Amino acid sequence: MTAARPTRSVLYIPGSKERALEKATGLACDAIIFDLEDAVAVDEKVNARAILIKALREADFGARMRIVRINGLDSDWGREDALAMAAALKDGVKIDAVLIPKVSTKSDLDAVANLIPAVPLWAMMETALGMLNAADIAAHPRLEGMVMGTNDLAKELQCRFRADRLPLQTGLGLCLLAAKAFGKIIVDGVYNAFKDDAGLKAECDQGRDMGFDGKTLIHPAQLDIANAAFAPSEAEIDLARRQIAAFDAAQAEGQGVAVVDGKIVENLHIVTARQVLAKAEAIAALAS
Ligand SMILES: CC(C)(COP(=O)(O)OP(=O)(O)OC[C@H]1O[C@@H](n2cnc3c(N)ncnc32)[C@H](O)[C@@H]1OP(=O)(O)O)[C@@H](O)C(=O)NCCC(=O)NCCSC(=O)C[C@H](O)C(=O)O
Ligand SMILES: [Mg+2]
Repeated sequence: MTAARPTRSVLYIPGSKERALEKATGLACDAIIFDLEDAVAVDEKVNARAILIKALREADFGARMRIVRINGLDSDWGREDALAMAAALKDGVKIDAVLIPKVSTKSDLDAVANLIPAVPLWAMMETALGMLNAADIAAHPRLEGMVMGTNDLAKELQCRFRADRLPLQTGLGLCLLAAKAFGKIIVDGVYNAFKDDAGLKAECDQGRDMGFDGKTLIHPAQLDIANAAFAPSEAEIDLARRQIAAFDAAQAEGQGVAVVDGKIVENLHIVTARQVLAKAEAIAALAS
């Protein structure tokens, strides 16, 4: 639980889809990735950039984090996307982060950082080289968050899609370790079968169990499942409160260890318990 700001549900919206952009102002997502990359057809690329900047300038996206995914600088549109975001920011348009696709080395971040001053950068982690360089990427001073790109990663690995995501576990684990080591946000990849609620729930639960801060999503129907999976449950909140109370009582009696539900509670568990409560409070604040 790295993030003070909840990132349970991170919804991709194609920058070219005006209806979806409009709809997003009322959706229960913690963050939006406004996409100029793979969700936008080649013929729509330039148009999408203009539609998106207009929406970011005019629409009220509330507390939702606004993340813009630009095209790669090695494409025909990436440099113009980056310069357009820099100009929009200078003009007062609110953008919380710029997401760079297919980050393989820290120099991929430097190149965008040089074009767009003073906005946090996020990295799509979706190449084999990116997995191997995850620690270097996570350590970049402008980097705030990582997003797993499990479709591109699977394509590059030539692996099969499996419900347990076994072929992807090495990459997921390397990126998680890197993000946690450097205190960065990390959100899991998308679940493509957007009408399969049970499959999505299982994948969200796996991601939450592993330590991801949230999941990227492609359809509004996926929001509730991700929001529930990445929020502390009532049982977790109750346990955290009881652990803190029991530990405080133990300390008052000069003890360093308490026992709750037959399990020891030490100061390190109290750190986790406080994080659980802080996250629950941050989620409650979003809802109010
Ligand atoms: C998958 C979709 C193409 C389905 O679209 P559609 O057929 O329009 O769905 P619905 O008719 O069920 O839509 C119902 C209403 O919801 C709105 N809608 C749909 N999707 C979104 C969305 N993402 N955000 C906001 N609103 C959305 C529709 O406009 C309908 O509204 P209404 O008119 O009021 O009824 C579509 O969902 C879609 O395009 N999804 C996003 C796809 C995308 O962004 N892909 C790129 C990201 S995935 C990726 O690249 C990950 C990574 O890089 C990797 O490598 O893994
Ligand atoms: Mg991708």
